[in-house]
Amino acid sequence: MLETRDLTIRFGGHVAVNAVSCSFAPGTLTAIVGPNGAGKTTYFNLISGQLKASAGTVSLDGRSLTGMAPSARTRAGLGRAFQLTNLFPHLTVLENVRLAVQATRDGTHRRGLKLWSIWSDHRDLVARADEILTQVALKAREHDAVASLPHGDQRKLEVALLIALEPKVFMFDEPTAGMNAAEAPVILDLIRQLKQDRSKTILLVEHKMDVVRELADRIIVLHNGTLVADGEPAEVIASPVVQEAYLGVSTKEAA
Ligand SMILES: Nc1ncnc2c1ncn2[C@@H]1O[C@H](COP(=O)(O)OP(=O)(O)OP(=O)(O)O)[C@@H](O)[C@H]1O
Repeated sequence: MLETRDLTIRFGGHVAVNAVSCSFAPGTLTAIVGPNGAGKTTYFNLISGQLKASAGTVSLDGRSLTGMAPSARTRAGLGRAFQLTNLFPHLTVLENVRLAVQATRDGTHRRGLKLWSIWSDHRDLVARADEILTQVALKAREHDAVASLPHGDQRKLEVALLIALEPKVFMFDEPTAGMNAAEAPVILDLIRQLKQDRSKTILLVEHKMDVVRELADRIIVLHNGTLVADGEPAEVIASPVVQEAYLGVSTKEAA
């Protein structure tokens, strides 16, 4: 269970996230919605550790993550899909995914300097990387340099890297932003697949209400940094606070 308690951040006099307390259970996809500037990305940044909270706590399975660096939170099981800034752009797609698989297994699978075990580890890593590339429909691109990938394939690779890390929690911030009509369904399919694994917790920041309606088991609404609604999608979407605070500003997307 991922939990935030009174999570708060102030920028100068502005409270961007205001005492948000919420729990996210395994087997649940929660969509976080709200108008532009509501604090959704900032809330994500506080959970993943990109921003330091002014007050409040974050914990995963009872273990406090508050104060931990983002990398330590990743090791603890928080996985966030990021733009490809932390990739090796001149290595191939396969090599990048293999390195992510290796990073996850290092420490648990280290078996000393035995040539056979190094070789068989390498074979296992490549096999797992291969499996993930098939899952995200990137197998055809495995030998391409990451820097040469079109935008949609880069976003798929982000998901591939996330899967390689085997997190307990998957965090997606507008995963289909900037994608064309052919690319977006691939990412949404991947999220649907991840949902099948009932041990995973999925958080999704998403503006497109049709996507939210289809994927979310639960919706929470942020408005001016405050949690203003939380519940079943149909109920939350129909609530006056959402109609007014959110759908009112993006009726086109909600239609
Ligand atoms: N580093 C920062 N310094 C100062 N203010 C910030 C910073 N990051 C975010 N903010 C402010 O915090 C508020 C919340 O921003 P945030 O990006 O989290 O909103 P959002 O709900 O994700 O919006 P959008 O839907 O447009 O992505 C905004 O008023 C924003 O200007």
